[in-house]
Amino acid sequence: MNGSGSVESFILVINSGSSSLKFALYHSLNMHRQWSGQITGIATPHGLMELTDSHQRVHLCDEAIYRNQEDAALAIISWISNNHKFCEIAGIGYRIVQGGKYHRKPELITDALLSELAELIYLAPDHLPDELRLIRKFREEFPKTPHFACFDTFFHQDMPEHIKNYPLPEKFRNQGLVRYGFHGLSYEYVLQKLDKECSGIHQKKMIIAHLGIGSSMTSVSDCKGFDTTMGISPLGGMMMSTRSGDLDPGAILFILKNNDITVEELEVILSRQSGLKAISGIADLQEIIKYAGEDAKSKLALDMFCYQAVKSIGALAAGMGGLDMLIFTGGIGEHSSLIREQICTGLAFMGIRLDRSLNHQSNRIISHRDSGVNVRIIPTNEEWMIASHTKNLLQTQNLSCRKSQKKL
Ligand SMILES: Nc1ncnc2c1ncn2[C@@H]1O[C@H](COP(=O)(O)OP(=O)(O)O)[C@@H](O)[C@H]1O
Ligand SMILES: CC(=O)OP(=O)(O)O
Ligand SMILES: [Mg+2]
Repeated sequence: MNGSGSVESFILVINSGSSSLKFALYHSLNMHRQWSGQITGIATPHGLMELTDSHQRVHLCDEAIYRNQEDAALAIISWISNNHKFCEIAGIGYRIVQGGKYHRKPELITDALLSELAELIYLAPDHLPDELRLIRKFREEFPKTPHFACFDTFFHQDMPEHIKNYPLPEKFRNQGLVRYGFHGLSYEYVLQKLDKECSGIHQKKMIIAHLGIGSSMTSVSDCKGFDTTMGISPLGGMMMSTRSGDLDPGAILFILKNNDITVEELEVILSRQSGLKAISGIADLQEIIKYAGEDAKSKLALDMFCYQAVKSIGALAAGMGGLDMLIFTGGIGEHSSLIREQICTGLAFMGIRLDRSLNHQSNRIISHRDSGVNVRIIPTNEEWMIASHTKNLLQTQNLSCRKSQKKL
């Protein structure tokens, strides 16, 4: 309850990524973030729940064992019921990585939607199973609250036909084998933020590099997603912590022909045993950077990651016919000056020049004043974007309720 005695109303956001479970509580009226938190180390002996208040003060940093996502969900539910007993949860919004051909726009979660998403698990096996488990758990606990799905693919829905399609027989395209693109909630947030800090973004050709455990890049023209590095699944594009990224299709055939493995085993190899981990033995880029001075494998992994980033930016810029602005986001993009420097050094031929000191300080703008391309850092906030979609859907739902009441 607030000071005036009325019940406070919140939007709860659940963002389940490949490596963590992030959550946040936003006031439904003014969209202020009251709490944010994350649970990491799920299914390891080193589970950790962290909670931060609206003033960025850390309130909780509790070690515990979370056997699975359900355990993590229960911890969030118990924290809400202990600390927000007298509050209303007006709606719950979830990040859903892949909704296939028919689900891109944010929408109300129904039993039918959950069944359809369960059929798409093979397209995002590292994300969808946990996302679905979490939704089921929260629906059980909050049966009267509307729950909403916010898809990572929505942002990319306007990709032009010549970019969206794979050169494969029509039969497969009709089955939904097209390029979807991911990290869309992050890109949408970054663009909204950029619009507030910079004028005329509609005229700018931009690339946003979301570099984290999962990494992708997108080119943006006229404020719309034009092209992106990931395709039908979050396995594609650049190499990542444990994902291979794009491969010659011959490489997949090679593995299958030379090894007695099932498709499921191949899936695990491509998603959990490849990328940086396959090259250096370490999945975490921050760790790799520590060892790169003396360990050749770590140095190789680092160089491969940066080379692929340079190549992706070059290709995306060529596809768009130029580049005015490059934006770094995601855990690596926001925090690693070394990675940003190595990538931008490789792009000097395009007129990109960093200001070393601004880059070192992780300033908002990090390009040199003589740079041909403006280079920025914008910390992403997928949770805010999910809350914003949830609020919009709650409003339209209320409107349609009122309309149908009127009819009666
Ligand atoms: N200072 C840093 N230098 C290099 N990598 C960093 C740094 N800080 C965070 N990272 C990396 O960011 C990644 C996490 O990114 P994040 O976007 O938060 O993850 P997720 O993809 O799970 O949302 C980890 O690989 C971590 O090592
Ligand atoms: C789409 C994707 O790769 O997501 P994440 O970064 O959460 O793994
Ligand atoms: Mg992420």
